[in-house]
Amino acid sequence: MTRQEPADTPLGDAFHLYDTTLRDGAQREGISYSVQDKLAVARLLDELGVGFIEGGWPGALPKDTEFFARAAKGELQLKHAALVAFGATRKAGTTAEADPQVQALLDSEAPVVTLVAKSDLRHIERALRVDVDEACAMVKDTVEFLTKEGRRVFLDAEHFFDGYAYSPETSLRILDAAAHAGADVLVLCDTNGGQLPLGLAETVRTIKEKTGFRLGIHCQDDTSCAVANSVAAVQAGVTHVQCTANGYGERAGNADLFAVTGNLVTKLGLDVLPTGGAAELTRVSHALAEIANIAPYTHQAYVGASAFAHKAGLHASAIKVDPLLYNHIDPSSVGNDMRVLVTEMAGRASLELKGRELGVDLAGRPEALTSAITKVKRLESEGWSFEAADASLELLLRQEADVPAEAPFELESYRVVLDHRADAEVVAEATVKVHVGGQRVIATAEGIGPVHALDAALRKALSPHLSWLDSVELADYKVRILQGHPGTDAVTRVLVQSTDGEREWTTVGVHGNIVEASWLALCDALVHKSTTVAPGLRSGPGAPPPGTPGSPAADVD
Ligand SMILES: CC(=O)SCCNC(=O)CCNC(=O)[C@H](O)C(C)(C)COP(=O)(O)OP(=O)(O)OC[C@H]1O[C@@H](n2cnc3c(N)ncnc32)[C@H](O)[C@@H]1OP(=O)(O)O
Ligand SMILES: CC(=O)C(=O)O
Repeated sequence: MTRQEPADTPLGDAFHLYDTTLRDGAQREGISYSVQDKLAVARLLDELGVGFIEGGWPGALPKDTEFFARAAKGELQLKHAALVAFGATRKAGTTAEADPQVQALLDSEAPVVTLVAKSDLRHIERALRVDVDEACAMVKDTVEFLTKEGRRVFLDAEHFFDGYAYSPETSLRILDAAAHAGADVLVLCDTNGGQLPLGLAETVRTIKEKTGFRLGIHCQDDTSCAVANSVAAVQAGVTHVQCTANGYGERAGNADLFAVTGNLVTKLGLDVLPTGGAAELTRVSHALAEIANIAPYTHQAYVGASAFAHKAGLHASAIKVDPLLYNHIDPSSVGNDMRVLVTEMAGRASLELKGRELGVDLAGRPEALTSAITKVKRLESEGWSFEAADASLELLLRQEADVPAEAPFELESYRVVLDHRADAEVVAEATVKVHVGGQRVIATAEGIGPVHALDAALRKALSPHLSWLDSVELADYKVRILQGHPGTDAVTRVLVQSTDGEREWTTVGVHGNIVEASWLALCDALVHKSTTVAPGLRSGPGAPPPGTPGSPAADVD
């Protein structure tokens, strides 16, 4: 077995970015990777450029044994990373050679092995039920055995910080035993995750000064300080950092690989990833969330969809001058995007920036901006919400900028009835009368509910005239009942997400009646689509909606 260094990372062996998603990350409640998943995760981490990928505990979990076997057979071709097998030191009262669990680490053919060892006297005496001499011998024997077999060995000193506070001598003896037996890195673990950054950094500095060993850090997130603790440890002298994708891990999780890497690269100037790697952080984070089957956390630092989303008008007014006035970094440096959200908290600058993003130029149009912001604030106070409904907002901005969207049809009227017959399902029936393509068209359709029936009738009426209509589908439909102010009725807010197979767009409708709220959102969806394909009539919240009668079209039934 040849010793394998992490290849092709700018800092080479000087700094280790070590990922344990496939071992510690998999200890998170709710995650269960298949072997295929594990191979896919490893490939993504390697693409990103981490130096070490801990693949699991061969010999303890059959899936992990299979993962290493398939990796060894060539299913995993790593460009950057070295593969690491994780396991424990030999059992008490045996030899490393005779311990099947240690043998399984060798059989995995991983070039690097990380051994977990107890370094807290209380754990040694009460969990292992051995004395400190035997605990040190377990470490020494196992490290020596594996290094003689050509493996590079790292030692995870479990419960190090708590153990060092309780019995410093014991914890130091464990580190000593590993280092003198040939372990390359002594990883100080905050296993219970109870440390805070200042105290942890002070301990790291002390250990570094006392021992001169190469140190690593492994932080659980029980105080929500795993990322801060990891970064503080680097500042205090560790050159090996263990993390997991999106902070997955036992209990409250681990140090988030993406936040730690973002901090190391953008704050400490450490090139821990190959060129271009940092710009892949957001993509890889989301891809790994997909494999774990966990919805990405939108507010995750650096990589979350909201990490650079600005809602406050005052933020937008400064961002208009220079985006870095309200962003701690350029979002694109980690593969993310800045977004301006338009809500009741928006100001004119927010609308100008949003207009730029949506292709509606409002720069140098103070009157249009004032009118638009007044309308947005009024509508939001009435229950409209544009934050997630960019398509409706675009229609509103177009209206204010005097480049109104043109609706492809005009409504004369619609009617919906519900038919509840004994011993039968409830059936909804809708009739729409519209003017489209110079004709007056009347269509009737049934549906399982009133909105379904209305949508079906509208499609029936418009389909012969709008060639693109069949490609447009409803992707999502959300309803929220908003309590009215005292003395007013509740209103219903409907968000409709539409897709044409290539794009998705969201529209909003608000009304005291759920059918009308849905109608408004449905109409905006079609008007928005038509702006990309065909001319028609004006629409948008605050503009004469397609529901407004008065079309010049001929009355042809
Ligand atoms: C801090 C961490 O997260 S470390 C990673 C922890 N991960 C896991 O535990 C997941 C995988 N674990 C497993 O599959 C199982 O627990 C196994 C296969 C490792 C062990 O299973 P079992 O043999 O049934 O033992 P069990 O889990 O009940 O207890 C662990 C044994 O290992 C011993 N042990 C614990 N840590 C160490 C260590 N660092 N070195 C040597 N032995 C250890 C314990 O004293 C106990 O010994 P005992 O059986 O003589 O009481
Ligand atoms: C090794 C490890 O996972 C821990 O100490 O938390």
